[in-house]
This record gives sequence, C-alpha cells and structure tokens, in this order.
Amino acid sequence: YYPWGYDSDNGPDQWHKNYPFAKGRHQSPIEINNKDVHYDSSLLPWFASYDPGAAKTILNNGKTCRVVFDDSFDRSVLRGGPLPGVYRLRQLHFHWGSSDDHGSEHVVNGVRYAGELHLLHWNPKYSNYLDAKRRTDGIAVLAIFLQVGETPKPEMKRILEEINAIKTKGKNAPFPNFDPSILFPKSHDYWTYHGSVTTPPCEECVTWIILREPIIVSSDQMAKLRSLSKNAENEPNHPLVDNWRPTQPRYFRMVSASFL
Ligand SMILES: NS(=O)(=O)c1cccc(F)c1
Ligand SMILES: [Zn+2]
Repeated sequence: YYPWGYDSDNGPDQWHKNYPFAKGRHQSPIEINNKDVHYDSSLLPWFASYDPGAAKTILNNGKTCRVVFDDSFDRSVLRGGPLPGVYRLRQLHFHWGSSDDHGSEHVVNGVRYAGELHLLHWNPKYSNYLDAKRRTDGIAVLAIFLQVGETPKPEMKRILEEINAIKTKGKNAPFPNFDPSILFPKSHDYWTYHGSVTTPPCEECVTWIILREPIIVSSDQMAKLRSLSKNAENEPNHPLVDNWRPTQPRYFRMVSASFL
C-alpha cells in the first residue's frame, strides 16, 4: 500500500490508478477564464454563521495544515449563494507552493496565486460527512486565494503562530476560539461550479464557491507554511510544499459568476 501524495511517484498523475474518480469529467481544480464565465443575476449572496467555540484543533497530516471544527450539529454553517440549504463547517486547510509565484489549485485568467484556503462544509441532510462525500450535493468548499503583498492580513497571524507546534506529520495542537470568517476579504463576489474534492478519492461531490478577492499574506507568512514538514518527527526532513493538484479538464461545465 503506497500512500498518495504530491511527488512524482505518488502524485496527481498517478492517483487514478488507486482512485478511479480522478479521471472523471467533473474534476477540480479548473482554470477560471472570463471568456467561459457566465454572469448569473439569480445567484444569491452567501453567508457564513460561524461559532468561534466550534474550533477545536490545528494539525499537520503530512499533506496540509488543517483546523478542525465541531460539526456534531449546525453550529458553524454556510448558506445562501448556490447552496440549497445550510452546510456544516468541518475543517479548513491550505494548499501552497515552493515559492510565492505558484501554489493555488484554481487558476484565474492564467494567474496562479501563492496559495489557496479551503473551508470545507457538508450537507447535514446526509447522516454524516462520509455519506455526504458520496453525494453530488454533499460538500461545499469556500475557496479563498492567498496573494503575497506588503500589507498582510493580521488575522492570518493566529494560524501561522501555531505552525511551530505542528511542524511534523501527526502533530496537533489545541486551537480554541477561532472564527474563520475573520479571514474573509471585503468582497463576497464569487464564482461557482460543480466539481470534486482535489485530493484522493476525488469524489465529484463539491459545490465550489471561489471568492474573486484574494486575501493578502506576507512572503514571510508563506515561508512559515513552507516550514512545515511532510515527514514525522523522527524521519528525514522533507518540506511540505507544492501540495496542490494541477487544473483538470473543464469539459462541458459552466462556471457562473455572482458579479458582472
Ligand atoms: N481540497 S478540497 O477539495 O477542499 C478537500 C480535501 C479533502 C477533503 C475534502 F472534502 C475536500
Ligand atoms: Zn483543499
């Protein structure tokens, strides 16, 4: 058994061997190009109602830095936008590159951002998260691009300060009292399309809500993310970088925009 990853021998081009969904026709991420985007005036605004008390732990699973939330009831929810009802916040995580000029999963008009923040929510009409992942309307991911700039968002500091406690795979630390909506940019303008989870098994269960406005992080903050290791404490050090999947064919999918 050889775990999937982002290296040449276990990376995105190999995933389909153990995870056949990876070759599906509704895969993510994709390129978002203005020429293919359709403005949909009927799209509603989205709303996040998060309880800071739902935040539990921050962890390094060797593939990303993740913050997990209590999703045992409708405590922190996302609703509106393209969604048919409320979706429960379960975790947030990041994808980033080995340098500031790449690292995001979605690419916008040819622009790669330094990273991408994903807030993962599941549809409570299904009995649990794993069941929701088997449904086309099971998951909603709110995606926010990380752009390197001079005036970083101070709210990112809380997450990055915890990085020192989770340097290696398997480490986790308490992460109480955190409302991830403080990370949101000013504008709620978004693109939306139907796709997949960007990591194996790559189920096609995701309603993507991708914010047009990136959040600004500093180059030092990106370096902090890159200081994470994909290995466990007592193993040879391998930096956790380039944990992003390349863009997949869009095929006949429509990307809708909430803005003109
Ligand atoms: N990268 S992602 O598509 O947000 C994702 C990763 C893992 C699980 C999941 F449900 C979604
Ligand atoms: Zn992700």
